[in-house]
Amino acid sequence: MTIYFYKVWQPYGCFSNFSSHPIQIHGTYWSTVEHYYQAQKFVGSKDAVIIPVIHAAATPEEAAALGRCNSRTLRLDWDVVKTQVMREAVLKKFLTHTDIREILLATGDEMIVENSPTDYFWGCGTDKTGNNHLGKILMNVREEIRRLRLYSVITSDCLTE
Ligand SMILES: Nc1nc(O)c(N)c(N[C@@H]2O[C@H](COP(=O)(O)O)[C@@H](O)[C@H]2O)n1
Repeated sequence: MTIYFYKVWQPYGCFSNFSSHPIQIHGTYWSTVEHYYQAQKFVGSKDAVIIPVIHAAATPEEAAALGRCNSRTLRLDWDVVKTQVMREAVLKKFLTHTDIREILLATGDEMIVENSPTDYFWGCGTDKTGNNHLGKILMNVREEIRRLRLYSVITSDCLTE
């Protein structure tokens, strides 16, 4: 059965990038994946001054609003790198937090879909025809963690929080 998620207070809300699961990437601590993702839009752009403002945003909603402001200039390669940026952050989130890692692994091989009514890139959109790239990343991360877990059993290494 397909697993749909969207808002943090709904079932599987921990799969949302807005969930309160901090990550540390490249030496910097980010309150949510959404804070990190929105800030990466401006790395190397003329509007990079907004990065610390996004970093300090009180909520992921605020971070998203800052990152979505149309008057700012995105980095030139954003469309090329955004999926990789998202995958790195989502992988880090599920490697960092044991409780939600177990929730992700417990979904087995079910299809995971971000049930956004508006987003046809990261989600499925209103009519469910969207690309669902966030759902695909979550399924890919699920596989990656299984591989890492198998490797850790073989080498007696362990995944730690
Ligand atoms: N508005 C909104 N509310 C939420 O609760 C969401 N989970 C999302 N979706 C996320 O928005 C991000 C994409 O932002 P851009 O359109 O690229 O600025 C991505 O993290 C989606 O998962 N949106």
